[in-house]
Amino acid sequence: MSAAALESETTASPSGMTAVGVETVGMTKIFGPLVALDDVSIKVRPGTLHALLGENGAGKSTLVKCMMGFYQPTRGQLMVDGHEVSCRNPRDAMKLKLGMVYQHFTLVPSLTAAENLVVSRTDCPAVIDWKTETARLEAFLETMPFRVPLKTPVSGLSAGEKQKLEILKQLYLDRRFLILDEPTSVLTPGEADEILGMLRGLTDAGRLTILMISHKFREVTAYADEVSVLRRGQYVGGGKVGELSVDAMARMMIGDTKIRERAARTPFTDPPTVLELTALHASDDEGLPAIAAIDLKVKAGEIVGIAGVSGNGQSELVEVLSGQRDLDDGRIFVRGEAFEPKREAMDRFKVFSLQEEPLRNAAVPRMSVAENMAFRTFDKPPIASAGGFLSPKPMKKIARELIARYRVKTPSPDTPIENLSGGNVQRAVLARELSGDVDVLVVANPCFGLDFASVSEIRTQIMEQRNRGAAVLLVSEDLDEILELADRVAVMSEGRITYVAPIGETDRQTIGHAMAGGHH
Ligand SMILES: Nc1ncnc2c1ncn2[C@@H]1O[C@H](COP(=O)(O)OP(=O)(O)OP(=O)(O)O)[C@@H](O)[C@H]1O
Repeated sequence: MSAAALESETTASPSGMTAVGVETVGMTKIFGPLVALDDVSIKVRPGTLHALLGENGAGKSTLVKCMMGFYQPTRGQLMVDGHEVSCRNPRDAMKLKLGMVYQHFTLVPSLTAAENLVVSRTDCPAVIDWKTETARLEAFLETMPFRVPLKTPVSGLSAGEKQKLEILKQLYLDRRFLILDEPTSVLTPGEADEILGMLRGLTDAGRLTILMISHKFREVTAYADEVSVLRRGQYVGGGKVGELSVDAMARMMIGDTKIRERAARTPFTDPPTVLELTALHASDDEGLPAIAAIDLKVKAGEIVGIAGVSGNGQSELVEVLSGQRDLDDGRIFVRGEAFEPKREAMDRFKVFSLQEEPLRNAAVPRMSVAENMAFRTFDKPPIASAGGFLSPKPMKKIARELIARYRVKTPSPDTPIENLSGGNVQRAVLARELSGDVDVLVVANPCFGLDFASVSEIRTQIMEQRNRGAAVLLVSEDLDEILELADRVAVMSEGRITYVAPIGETDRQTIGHAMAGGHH
């Protein structure tokens, strides 16, 4: 059936149920030698919240991209409300009332919420009559279970408000089936519960169907009706959430892969200070103060967790320490010696850092996995040959070892790193940064977007570096991660460190209070 014919049929649904049901039948996608999706059939019933689970690289994004017309499946069909449809591009998906909310926000920061909604319409007039449009928007919001401030520029909204606006936008565009890619990854636990509760309200009311990619079992068990699990491109099981234990879902995801025991924390007596930050000041991209008067010491064998609501100077601090942002004032010392974060000094002082969004910030997308893994070492033997050229054989040998040790899923070391799934890019870059002899390790949200087995593996690796005596600065928006790994916590608020405490002498409420600006 054509998208247009089905469009009129779904709008005319007489039952009051406006949600759309979607099914994939034998969906298969082959990239060169790799079968990324192998004969996957899943059924998302109208008016349900359906979770899609799977390890990094299992094929979740490939499946939803095939459903949304971003990819043409090699084989297989898409069914909408029981009819076979052809969805050749995102525009077809739109006509079928299928929409998608991405992990990273797609709103225009300088426009207000209202402007973002209106300009997102395909029938947006060239000259906008704001009076009429605002009245229409208000009427639309009346029918919604939640609101966002319409007149504030999006840059001034919190992460939770932005996520709500992304969802509102889809509903405003009359989407009846929404794919959400890890919708709560940038939200606080409170915001996550609020948004999932509200989505569940919309599905229960029959207004919307949701397919949600998630790595969080807690959210799946609390909010999803049904679940489908993918492993290595295949459908391996699923069913009603109420009839499946977390253990059963985890086993479906990883098969018989063994998860390593978490490393225990080695105690140190009177360790020396390794990293010292004194009165650091730096500005953001607009030249406004981003971090101010940061004083902090990190000892050998210590993990200091930097907690805070995102946007309080954490990313600028990591950029400063990685040599990607200039200091306006202040000094950094490593083992008592002045340290300037340039490549040569980072090598000499054994300082390693991992920023967020590694594909953008820490990798060259078109270069191979092996080349990307060799970045830190390409000018040293055995990779550098006598003539100064990269020597492919040792480079690939080292890459193969790292790929095996860090379980990076890639068809080969020669695959461009941009073809890997998000979680596997993260692992490849971490493998590079963690494989050296590390004195100082700076990591920002290292487990963002990783499946539970990888989270466990990466946290173990970070703990092992600490136990070997590295000073670790762990910037994380995930308070559970900080509570699990850190020896001390420091809270950043408005560019300053406003609260510091040993982890055993504080708790979630106190840290949360400081994150909200309670300690000065
Ligand atoms: N454009 C592409 N070209 C080649 N291979 C690709 C491409 N896109 C994805 N793949 C491969 O397909 C497989 C499935 O990747 P996909 O992104 O669907 O996984 P995922 O389950 O969404 O993982 P994650 O949780 O890490 O996002 C991976 O092995 C990936 O490397």
